[in-house]
Amino acid sequence: MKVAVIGTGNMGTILIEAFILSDSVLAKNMNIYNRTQPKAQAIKAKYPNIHLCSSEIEAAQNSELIFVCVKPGEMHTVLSKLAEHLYADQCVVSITSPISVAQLEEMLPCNTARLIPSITNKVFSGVSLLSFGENCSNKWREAIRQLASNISEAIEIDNNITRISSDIVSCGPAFFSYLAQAFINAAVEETKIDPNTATVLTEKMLIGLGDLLRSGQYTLPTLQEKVCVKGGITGEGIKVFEQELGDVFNRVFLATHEKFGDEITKLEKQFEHKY
Ligand SMILES: NC(=O)c1ccc[n+]([C@@H]2O[C@H](COP(=O)([O-])OP(=O)(O)OC[C@H]3O[C@@H](n4cnc5c(N)ncnc54)[C@H](OP(=O)(O)O)[C@@H]3O)[C@@H](O)[C@H]2O)c1
Repeated sequence: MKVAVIGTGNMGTILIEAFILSDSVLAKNMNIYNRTQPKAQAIKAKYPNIHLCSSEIEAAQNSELIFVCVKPGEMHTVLSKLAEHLYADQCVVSITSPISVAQLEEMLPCNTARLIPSITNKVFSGVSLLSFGENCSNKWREAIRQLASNISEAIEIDNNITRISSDIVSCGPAFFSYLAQAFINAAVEETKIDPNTATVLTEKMLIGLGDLLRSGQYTLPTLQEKVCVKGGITGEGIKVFEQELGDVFNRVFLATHEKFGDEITKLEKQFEHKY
């Protein structure tokens, strides 16, 4: 199967490399295009067999499966250019959350899907969120599920939980890295530990936590219960969280959803369908 990636920024590059390194797609079967060429040329330098295309249309016309990995505001322009060159058996996959599969379907004469990736897919881990257009064939649903499963845990979601699911799987790594950094900064401020040691210990603790969860021996609640011995030191720390954390995460999700709502309103002016 020939696969196109249009837009080789952060996420386009992660998908290209994850597909090649997981042996899901051979480099020689990939057609890539980026608006400004240096980013795509750098990928070609790393994977010489990859085909560097000179337009979105060339990439799409030479592929069966086409990933469009541009920012939401650029999606309508790219899809409009592609629409008249696509045929019914092809499949276009968008990776952006504020455009629904119904909106993709309204514009394109082919199969459509959405795959929202996460930076964790770079190491074939974490989740990718799937949604399929109503008219997407079973053949394409299966192929995309398989491809997504090669680089992640592929989970299908309803459109009405798109933002919160993306907050958790795609923004989550940034949110938890931010919290971990605040944890490290406080350790350095309040004790004699130096920043480097605090960082190394924290990173190794997070890797261990991930491995424990991966092993299936613990869930988040059972793990807390195990470490948090009654009357012990961890419990004193947890008490501070209980008193101080308040509704901070509620406000985080309200903020992301407000921004998402603004983006949807802006994008709905370009598409005929509502989100
Ligand atoms: N970042 C994340 O963690 C994440 C997670 C899940 C989903 N997403 C979604 O992924 C999408 C891309 O995000 P990103 O972080 O990868 O952004 P990015 O790094 O800015 O990449 C977007 C790329 O699209 C290229 N582009 C723009 N218009 C184009 C066109 N007409 N034809 C070909 N290429 C074009 C840009 O090229 P130039 O070099 O010319 O600017 C840029 O390289 C967004 O829609 C975002 O919602 C991101």
